[in-house]
Amino acid sequence: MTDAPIINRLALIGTGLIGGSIARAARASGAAKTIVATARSPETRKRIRELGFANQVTETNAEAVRDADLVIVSIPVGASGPVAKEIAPNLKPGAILSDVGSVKGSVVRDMSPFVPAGVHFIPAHPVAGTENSGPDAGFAELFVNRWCILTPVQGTEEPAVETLRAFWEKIGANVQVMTPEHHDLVLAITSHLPHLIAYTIVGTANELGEVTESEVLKFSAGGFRDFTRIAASDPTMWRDVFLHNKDAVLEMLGTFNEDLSKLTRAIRRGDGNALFDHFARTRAIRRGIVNIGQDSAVPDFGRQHAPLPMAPIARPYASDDD
Ligand SMILES: NC(=O)C1=CN([C@@H]2O[C@H](COP(=O)(O)OP(=O)(O)OC[C@H]3O[C@@H](n4cnc5c(N)ncnc54)[C@H](O)[C@@H]3O)[C@@H](O)[C@H]2O)C=CC1
Ligand SMILES: O=C(O)C(=O)Cc1ccc(O)cc1
Repeated sequence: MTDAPIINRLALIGTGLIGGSIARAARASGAAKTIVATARSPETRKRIRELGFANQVTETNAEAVRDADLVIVSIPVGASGPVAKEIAPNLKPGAILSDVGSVKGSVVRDMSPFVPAGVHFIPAHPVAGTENSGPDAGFAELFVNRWCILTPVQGTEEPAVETLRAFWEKIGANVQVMTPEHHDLVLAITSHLPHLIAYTIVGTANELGEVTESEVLKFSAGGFRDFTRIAASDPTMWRDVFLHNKDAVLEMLGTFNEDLSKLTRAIRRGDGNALFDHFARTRAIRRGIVNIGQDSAVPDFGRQHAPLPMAPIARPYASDDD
């Protein structure tokens, strides 16, 4: 393997948790020779300069992408279309335009119309993150041994896909290619629904009069603590995820509600066998005993690609039972 940078000039639009982590990782690994970051507020630009992970910090998105070989848009998915429109005139022919959004169908729909001919548009999603936001939250190791899913649009030139793959691999990720539709179904159950459940349960606990704040904290060493971490995730980002992956999330939510009803009925009827069987099966899934790809509990979605390993939602911190 050569140590030459994969990318000569990397432009990062949005330098929060993910953009800031890409910058740090690209710098630490030598994946990019020059890193240009953009931030709208003077405070954030100042902070990025202090953190020192970019060679250049620009005020506008359009300015940042000039001459860039790879542009990675790392902003809430709802802002993808307007940002694509803003940067399109300055994109260099032959450049790769990518993103990191947690939803892919809407990003393809919203950005594609603005992508100039000669620019390779390859949406991506690193399945790695935390509940924290902003440039201070990023770290270089975030993507190590995590999946990065690429969802190239039809007709994308293979060498461009391979360059983007090489970039993500250089910063530690494992890369898999799939369609945007398949991505959105898989992530609806593995990431979006778990976040929705966390947001719900923490809100419900808080609303219960008897559960004071101190008791929530005091007794949160159990599963609840993991929920509170996830429920602390960025509201703007997650609002956009649910608005933009509406169909897949609603489909998964329908199945989830049916399964929850079955467990509710088992509790009401005192059906210990049903509860035990269910819990035994989920424990086996966790321990990797069940071949998840053939387990009917895990939707297959008429898979066109190799399955993603069904890791629990990416967690950078070990939980109590790990
Ligand atoms: N947080 C996570 O764990 C993960 C997030 N993602 C995706 O990554 C993207 C970014 O998320 P984070 O880095 O966590 O968010 P963040 O909130 O840490 O950073 C987002 C940055 O984008 C900037 N921004 C917003 N609109 C902009 C615009 N129009 N032009 C320029 N900058 C703009 C914000 O000022 C902020 O600095 C989202 O699409 C999210 O779905 C993907 C994987 C994991
Ligand atoms: O913090 C966690 O547990 C996460 O699940 C992070 C995360 C959030 C959004 C993604 O699209 C991918 C990973």
